[in-house]
Amino acid sequence: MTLNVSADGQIMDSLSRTLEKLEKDNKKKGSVKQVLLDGCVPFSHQVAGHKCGINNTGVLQHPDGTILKQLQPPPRGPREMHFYTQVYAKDCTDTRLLDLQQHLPKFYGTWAPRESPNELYLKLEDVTKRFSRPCIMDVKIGKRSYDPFASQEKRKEQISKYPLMEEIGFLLLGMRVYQIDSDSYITHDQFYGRSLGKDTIKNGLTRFFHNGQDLQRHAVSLIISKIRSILRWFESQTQLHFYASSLLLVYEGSPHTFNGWKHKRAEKGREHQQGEPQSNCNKPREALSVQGSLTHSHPYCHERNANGMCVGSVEVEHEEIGMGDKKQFGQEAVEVKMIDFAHVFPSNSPDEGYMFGLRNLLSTLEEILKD
Ligand SMILES: Nc1ncnc2c1ncn2[C@@H]1O[C@H](COP(=O)(O)OP(=O)(O)OP(=O)(O)O)[C@@H](O)[C@H]1O
Ligand SMILES: O=P(O)(O)O[C@@H]1[C@H](O)[C@H](O)[C@@H](OP(=O)(O)O)[C@H](OP(=O)(O)O)[C@H]1O
Repeated sequence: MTLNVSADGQIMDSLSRTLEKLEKDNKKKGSVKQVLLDGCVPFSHQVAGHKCGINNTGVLQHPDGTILKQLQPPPRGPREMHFYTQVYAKDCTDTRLLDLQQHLPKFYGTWAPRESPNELYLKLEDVTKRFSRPCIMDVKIGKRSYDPFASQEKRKEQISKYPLMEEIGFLLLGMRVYQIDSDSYITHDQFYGRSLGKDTIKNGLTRFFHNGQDLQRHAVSLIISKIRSILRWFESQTQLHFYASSLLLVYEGSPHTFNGWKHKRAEKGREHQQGEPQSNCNKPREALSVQGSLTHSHPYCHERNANGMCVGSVEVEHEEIGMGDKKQFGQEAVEVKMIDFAHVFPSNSPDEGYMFGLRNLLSTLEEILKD
């Protein structure tokens, strides 16, 4: 269990006793989950990137269902925060940026633990949330995974990780795929992605769409159409360049649901057996009872500390995601969002590197459909 030390010893004592009790209760139930401050837990659907560890926080899940990405050290963290703030600015009139919002997770401002207000996180929509058995893949896009200001050392390091980036234009950083027969997930990390060359990249991508029985062709074609829409946005803009940024691809792995929302309703109240893959609801019930119920109304920070930083729970728009009557049938079975914006820079030319990656990814996916 991770606890941040606070000046207020009394609150921390009482919090730490509560957390100890939660941990004991969890152990009794046989499902031990790391509960962090404010009821946050490590996000169980993270497939790549900095993970929870001794020096890293990794991505967290807030009890209200959003995710928290800790701000990376400058200049990367502030750059990512600036990017989200710019795209989601309330008074934004730039139609290109407004158009971009549909391709990004929703941004709910910054967040900081009550007990540690200087630790800053980006509070984001969990793109996997509405899915019952989310199959998830993180694909780094672009010819280069370092930015124009990177040192020689950084360039060398990034190139050596995947020398084919320049030629292929994308890299599979991680994936997890639901397997019907075993009712479990198989995972592949970035080392699998790095092992793929020009002749094998298609097979690597195909794995993401295979549930052990069939190739999920429907998911491939829906994902293609979402990526095409992102490509159209890039073709229409010259103001931003993205380096070392990713696409997060998600589709529904459960064969028993037409859309995750309905399925989750049906599953409400059902406890998960040990060893069973979690449906996408890793909120610790106990933590929720400590945190109390959360308010939902507006996607921006409402509680700020003296430095103007957002603290405590941020109010979040609560919407019924994926309702069939609001979206075209089938579209909600997949999601494609751009993530990881630590290296986004202003520009005055098309982002050829990113578009090269998107086009190659699209043509590889189209090849899969032809087979
Ligand atoms: N909005 C989101 N919804 C769901 N999952 C997300 C979201 N954002 C990030 N993730 C998960 O967290 C992982 C890491 O995210 P991200 O790439 O932003 O982190 P990072 O630590 O900056 O990565 P890197 O080390 O590659 O720079 C992703 O692979 C994905 O699994
Ligand atoms: O994939 P790996 O092997 O874990 O390596 C990380 C990956 O290349 C990230 O893209 C990079 O962050 P940036 O793209 O922001 O540079 C990070 O740099 P870091 O170690 O400096 O955080 C690397 O550690």
